Amino acid sequence: MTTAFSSLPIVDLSVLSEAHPSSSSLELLSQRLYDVFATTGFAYLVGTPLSSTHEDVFGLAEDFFKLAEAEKLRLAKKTFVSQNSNTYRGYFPIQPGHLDNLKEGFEIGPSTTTRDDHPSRHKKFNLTEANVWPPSSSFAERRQKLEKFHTELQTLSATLLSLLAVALGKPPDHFASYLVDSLSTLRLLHYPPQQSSTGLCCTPHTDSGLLTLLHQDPTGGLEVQNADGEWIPAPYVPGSLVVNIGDLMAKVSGSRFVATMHRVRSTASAGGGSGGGIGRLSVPFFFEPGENCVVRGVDGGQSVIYGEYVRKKMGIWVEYQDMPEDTVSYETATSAAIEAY
Ligand SMILES: O=C(O)CCC(=O)C(=O)O
Ligand SMILES: [Fe+2]
Repeated sequence: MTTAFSSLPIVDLSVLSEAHPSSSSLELLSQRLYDVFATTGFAYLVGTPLSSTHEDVFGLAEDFFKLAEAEKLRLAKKTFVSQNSNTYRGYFPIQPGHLDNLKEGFEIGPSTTTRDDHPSRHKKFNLTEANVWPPSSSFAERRQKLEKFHTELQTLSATLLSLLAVALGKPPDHFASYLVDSLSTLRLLHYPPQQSSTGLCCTPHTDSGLLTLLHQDPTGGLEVQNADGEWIPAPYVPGSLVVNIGDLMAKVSGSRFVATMHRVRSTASAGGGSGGGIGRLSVPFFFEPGENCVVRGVDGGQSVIYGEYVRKKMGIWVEYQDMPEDTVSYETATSAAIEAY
């Protein structure tokens, strides 16, 4: 259960940039992460060991969303453009019927785990398919930067996972198998400005994977729900990332960690962001195991194969619904958020 928090805690990761962090400082960090994930399930991370700045990240996102609609649609998932062959990676357009979920996005997986021989390629959604990109002449350098960014976020997530293993009383490499052919997704998101500032542009949901690392621009709008049902604003804190627990990690932790409900409120002018009036930009990184990974709780019990788990979840993700009247949310619909596996 989450607590009645009124703001998100801040966790300083600077120790991770030290050449030889002491074991006591790592233990302290591990304990701190345990405490925040067992209470708010959400925190700001500062002092993160990443080489890309927020300006770099949002510059890349803005460059992508400023492409012509036709160019973006060439990268759209098959759900939206039936002649395209990409099913899992690529672009999803704004779905006009989803009035509280007005966003477009572009998703990339790791550049290294594409497996042409993988059985997944015969399924409706090929989880290990290659990324798709705008033509190389216009985007080659940006592609390289985004791939590097994905790799850095994956490394940071793996470090956090080993700290969480220790926090949960396990050896640091307890979750090593989760890193094999990991399917983690880097998503660029754009919420265009709306007429009214009262609505939502991302409906309440919990994330479904292990951990989410979110870069948000200064536009604002992210809100996190506490135990009293209140929506607590989580505005941009300069230099920070937001981290939160996903459903899968909550289960792996034997419900010691909480996957907290969150949403994004529309901002009327949305002029304060990095996009120069184009609305809110955010860049979540969803840390996920590999398709064949056997995911089991730290207390034992029933296990699940990640590929099966995620395919089941995809059935209710709004980004995979081409029916405008469908009102389920991104990641996990509110009512189905705590579905058992
Ligand atoms: O845009 C944001 O800040 C949040 C996005 C989000 O929660 C998600 O994509 O799961
Ligand atoms: Fe989310």
